[in-house]
Amino acid sequence: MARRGFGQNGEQDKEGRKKISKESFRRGLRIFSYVLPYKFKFIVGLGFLVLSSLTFMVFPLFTGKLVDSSTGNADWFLKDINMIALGLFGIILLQGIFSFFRVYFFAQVSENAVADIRRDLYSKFVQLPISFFEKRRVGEITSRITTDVGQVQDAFSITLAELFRQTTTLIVGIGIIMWTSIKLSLFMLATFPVLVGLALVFGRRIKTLSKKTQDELANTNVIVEETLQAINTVKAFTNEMFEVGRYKASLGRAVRTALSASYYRGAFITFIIVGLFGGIILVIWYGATLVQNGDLTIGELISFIIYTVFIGASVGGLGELYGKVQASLGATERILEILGEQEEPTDNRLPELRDILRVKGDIAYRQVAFSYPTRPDIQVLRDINFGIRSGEKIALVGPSGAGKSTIIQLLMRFYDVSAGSISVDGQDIREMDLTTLRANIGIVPQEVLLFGGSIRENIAYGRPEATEEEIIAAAQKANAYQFIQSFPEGLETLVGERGIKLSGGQRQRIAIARAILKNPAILVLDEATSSLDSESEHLVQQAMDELMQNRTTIVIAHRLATIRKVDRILVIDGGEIVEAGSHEELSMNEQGLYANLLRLQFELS
Ligand SMILES: Nc1ncnc2c1ncn2[C@@H]1O[C@H](COP(=O)(O)OP(=O)(O)OP(=O)(O)O)[C@@H](O)[C@H]1O
Repeated sequence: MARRGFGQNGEQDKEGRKKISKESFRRGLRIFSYVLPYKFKFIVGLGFLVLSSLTFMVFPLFTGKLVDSSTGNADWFLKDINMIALGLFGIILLQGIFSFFRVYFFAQVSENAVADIRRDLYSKFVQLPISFFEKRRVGEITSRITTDVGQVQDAFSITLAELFRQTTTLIVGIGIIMWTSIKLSLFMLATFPVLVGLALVFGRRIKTLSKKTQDELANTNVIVEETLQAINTVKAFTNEMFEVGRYKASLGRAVRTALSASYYRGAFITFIIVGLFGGIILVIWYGATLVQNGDLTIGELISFIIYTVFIGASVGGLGELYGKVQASLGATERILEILGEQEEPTDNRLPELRDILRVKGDIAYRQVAFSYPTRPDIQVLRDINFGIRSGEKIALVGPSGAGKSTIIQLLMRFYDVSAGSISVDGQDIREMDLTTLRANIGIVPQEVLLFGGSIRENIAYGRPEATEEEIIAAAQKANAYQFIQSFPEGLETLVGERGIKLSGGQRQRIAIARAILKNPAILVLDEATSSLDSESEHLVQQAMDELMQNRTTIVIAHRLATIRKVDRILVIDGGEIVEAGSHEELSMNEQGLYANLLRLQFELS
């Protein structure tokens, strides 16, 4: 259920609707700050809304007068049938024109305001810290930008206008019928709205029931999906009949729910036919007696009945709108909550890389301890101490889950350390400008994800302002230019979801070209775990060697063959540094973890 958001608190139901209270309404109104830049258009739209609502209300009056003038009862400023009919046409025409402008102006406001909300949400999302995304599923986050903003858009463009129109219809309608005949109005108000209200309650109950039916049906589908996906297992265990039984039981539940809903549906239809139309007959009957006694003209009765239908429809409409307003308030609250989140203190002026202060690349971890914010009870790193001098190359090795990637994430300040400190060039990274820090670190990740676009764009991601020559030079140094040129479109070849699929080794070389272009003082190489074929491996290794030159480098090594060239190896286990030294030193210690890992890899290969 993507709609269930993180703004969920006791006040929101599971559909993400919000109870309407003064407080929630006041908070919801804050979203109107997005309408402010378009307030002129909004006011004009509002003007047309008032005009179209009012002309709508004149229509029954004219109809009644038209009938009256045909029976010679015309005591109005328009006496002639033709004139009144013409007047009616005029009203309809005006109503049409007003409605056009109302829709036009409200669309201008809502489309622009909603695009602004989306832009702000997106810009907020990309600037929020990693920990924000770990607490939420991607589906939840994207539904803020789609479903919730859609709700707000509905509110701006339809719900508010409808709310206004229905309320005007109700108030003006009741005013006019009261003025026509107090007696008949009181009679009508005592019966008709009550019936409409009942119909609404009834309708809601049916909606809940049919939702339950759908849920039950969805459950039966889950069984089908599950078993078909694991059909081999079902057959291997000869559980075919067991599954058939499970499906049958689930179907039975769906049918029972559907049937109990059908009682309500049937009763609802009967109620509408007998109750609502009966109510109208009652009003007509009482009205007819009034006409008979000369208290009311036929025209007045007809316009009265049309107003009654309008009023009934607006009572029903307002009930529906109540749910929509609730939903919009819930959505607004969730949007505002995200907009209020604290973003990372990056420099969002789009600085060019060459304008960013270049660090030397001395790194020091001092007594670093860390737990992930989502799992504060588990200490992932404890007492990590090491230093790397500018230009030095170290490797982190250790079993899976030891904490190697976490050490890097802390250097990038994706998270802040729980205790201790990390410094670059002697300065605590928490005191450094975040953009400067990250701009000085280049990463070649394990799994390279390319953005949908051309190879050129993907390489230039390392430094968007790079020239054509720089991009080609980077591709050449990364051993990537040769395979890029083998594609008919060369650098313009599309990759990513809609483009061609590159092999693991090719993707890595693109990532290396990206890093070469970025030319960072500090480099992090996260080796791919899946092995490449030896040709590709050689090309990638060569490119990495090229990239490592003259930079402080940290290699997260999975395959120990590649780390013989580094100056120092840190062996991490259980969140601690358990051994440190050169390859030669560590392999001498036969009982050590490193020597053990070496033996294991050797046996595996
Ligand atoms: N985002 C996260 N939230 C909570 N716990 C995490 C998170 N990322 C990693 N962990 C946990 O932290 C520990 C260290 O993980 P880390 O990814 O640093 O290990 P690693 O040494 O890089 O492993 P591998 O070699 O398999 O990549 C693991 O127990 C892991 O379950």
